[in-house]
Amino acid sequence: MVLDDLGSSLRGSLDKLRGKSRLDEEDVEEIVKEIQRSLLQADVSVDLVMDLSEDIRERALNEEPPGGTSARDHVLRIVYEELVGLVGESTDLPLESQTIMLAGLQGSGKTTSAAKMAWWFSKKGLRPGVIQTDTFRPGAYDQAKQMCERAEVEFYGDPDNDDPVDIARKGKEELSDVDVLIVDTAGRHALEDTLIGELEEIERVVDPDRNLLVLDAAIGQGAKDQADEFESAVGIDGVVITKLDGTAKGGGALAAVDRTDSSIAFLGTGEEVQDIERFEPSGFISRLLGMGDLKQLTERVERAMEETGQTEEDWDPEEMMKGEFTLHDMRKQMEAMNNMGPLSQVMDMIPGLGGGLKDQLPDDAMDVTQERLRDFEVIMDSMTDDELANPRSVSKSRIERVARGSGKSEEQVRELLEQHKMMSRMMKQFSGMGDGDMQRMMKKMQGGGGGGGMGGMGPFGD
Ligand SMILES: Nc1nc2c(ncn2[C@@H]2O[C@H](COP(=O)(O)OP(=O)(O)OP(=O)(O)O)[C@@H](O)[C@H]2O)c(=O)[nH]1
Repeated sequence: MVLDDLGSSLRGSLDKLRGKSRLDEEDVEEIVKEIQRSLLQADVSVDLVMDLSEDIRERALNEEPPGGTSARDHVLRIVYEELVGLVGESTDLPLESQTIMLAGLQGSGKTTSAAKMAWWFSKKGLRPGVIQTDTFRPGAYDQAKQMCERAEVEFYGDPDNDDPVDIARKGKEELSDVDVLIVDTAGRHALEDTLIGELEEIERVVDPDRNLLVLDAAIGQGAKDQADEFESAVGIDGVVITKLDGTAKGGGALAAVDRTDSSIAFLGTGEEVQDIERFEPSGFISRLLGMGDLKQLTERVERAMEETGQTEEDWDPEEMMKGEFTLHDMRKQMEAMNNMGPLSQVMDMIPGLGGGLKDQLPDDAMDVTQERLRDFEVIMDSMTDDELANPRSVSKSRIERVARGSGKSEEQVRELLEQHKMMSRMMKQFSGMGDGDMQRMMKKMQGGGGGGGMGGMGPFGD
């Protein structure tokens, strides 16, 4: 994710301000340096970084903190507001009938994003359809068709027609009764005149309300040139940044946003249709700063509940942090969690968890998570209702039976029970947990008895 380490590095500097009521120049400089380092590493352009640094310095030293505000909260608020200003508002996308055209270079993720966006609009209760006009790349038609089937949205394309403008025209007629029409276009290796000419013609035919530029998060400073070209050809209203689940930082895309005077519309976070997030500046920055983003979390939870047929009583993110829960509950939550996407992303959204706990896990801990959750599900399938309700009742002989029944090892069954113990302990600690308490909690868990050390953390640590 963009600026991945900003939250943790900044927290260090902010923690030094504890107990202080006023900031001095040195404090501000340290914080500004952390932010600069992080932004530059994330490919944000030097100009943008320098402007932002100046604004933060200016405000932190000259603005009077509201009465009773600590120096730490004062500077945190300024940093937060300035970063929100840097990434800008989210592209305005009213939930109503509209036509959206996607443009971008080859491989930037247009086809994938078209299907993802259609899926997203369908979850908002609208009826979307996708037109695939990419006749250039062999396989684009099949890929788009399959993804739209997975997203359960309407689709038009014609593998036998090699005229993209004609496909766009026919597609528009064919899908005239959808609410949101998303038009995918072909990409080329570089910005060639033919691509731009074709794009302009398709635009004339479909008459989009919005043009979105799809950019790979790895784009870096090259984003500026692309943005300029597309902007002058068709006009860009918003940007979709894809592949943010990879190692790329995505900061280059901010230059495109700045250049086209547009905004970010969506973030792509994986290859599946549901791996898309509407860009929300405040939530996005809260997450970066390790403040959590309950809104996104709630949205994911709702979606996951829908997919597993659960109701709100079964699954409430707030409950998850308080709960007294049985193995039964843990199972329900795991099912929902599997539908919520990579646990590392989910953890970023839980206040206090993102930076704190994640930073202390080994790098690959998150990779094994999904797989181990699946193993646990298989094990739980072999348990009786009574055992699920009272995990403490699972004796040695029962462990043997469950292991045999599930085809897993006794060790894995024990791991699951440990995991449950650890999770219920953790849930209890979440409630009322303040900033920085995470450190203390982790220490406690590492030192605590009952197999609750990091080694006993199951999927959360390995
Ligand atoms: N990990 C990850 N992969 C993505 C994401 N978005 C797209 N991809 C992958 O990137 C590759 C290119 O995506 P496409 O959607 O085919 O790109 P395109 O812009 O339509 O490509 P052209 O039709 O050649 O212009 C595919 O393998 C996608 O699965 C994302 O958010 N995360």
